[in-house]
Amino acid sequence: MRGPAVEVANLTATHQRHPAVHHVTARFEPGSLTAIVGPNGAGKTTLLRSIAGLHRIDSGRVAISGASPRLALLPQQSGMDRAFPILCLDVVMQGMWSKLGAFRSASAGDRDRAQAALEAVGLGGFARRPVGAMSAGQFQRLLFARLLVQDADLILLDEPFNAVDARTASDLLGVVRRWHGEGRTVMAVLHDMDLVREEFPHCLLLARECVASGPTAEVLSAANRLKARMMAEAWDETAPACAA
Ligand SMILES: Nc1ncnc2c1ncn2[C@@H]1O[C@H](COP(=O)(O)OP(=O)(O)OP(=O)(O)O)[C@@H](O)[C@H]1O
Repeated sequence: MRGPAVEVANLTATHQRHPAVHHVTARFEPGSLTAIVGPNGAGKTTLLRSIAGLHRIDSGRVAISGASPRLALLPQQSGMDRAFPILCLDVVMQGMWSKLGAFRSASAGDRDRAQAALEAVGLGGFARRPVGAMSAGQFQRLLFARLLVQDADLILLDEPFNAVDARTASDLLGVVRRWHGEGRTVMAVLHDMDLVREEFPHCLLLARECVASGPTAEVLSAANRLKARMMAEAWDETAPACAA
């Protein structure tokens, strides 16, 4: 497998007409593993959702190479409803909807695949457990199991290791490494700079605008990080979107 290249060209995306991502240009190579970093409010989630086609682009464009690349997004946990009464196995099976379509019901093989994904993230005994009865870390493992069955070429992760303990983070990082080894294109929004330096070969540093992108060690220089912080602090939250 070789994941797609992703090209972001002069992208501006707004919330209530105020720019959250401002004239960002970046390229993500096929099969690359990239961390998207920057201060709070730097536009990281908005960029990820724009790439996923879930946030309207005001100007510029996102181009994903390949005929019909499969894309999967792990949203931030804080934005998810866990009160919905659904069993863990059924959450994993949601990841198969594009293969099953609206009319085919799941086969025994599909259920076996979902069960195998649960086992791969250490939740082998959780198939019949309601999601409301899971801890935050277990729920994150469950969302990774759903990503596994999605079998996507392009995987977008929004703070995948947030609110999980070291053991869970390490297990889930193993899944990310596996995706990278399989040649999928992976991007992850992260705040842990040590983790980024150790595990992510490429990095995009955002402060609404692109501060730097490329090899992680170069991008995370002290000068670039200071620049990102100053740009974020100087940003006018009420600035209107400029003419494209
Ligand atoms: N639903 C929304 N409505 C209005 N403004 C929003 C909304 N979501 C985000 N914003 C604003 O857009 C800007 C960028 O937000 P975004 O969530 O993309 O940043 P982030 O870098 O992911 O932040 P964090 O690190 O805090 O998660 C912020 O100023 C934020 O307040």
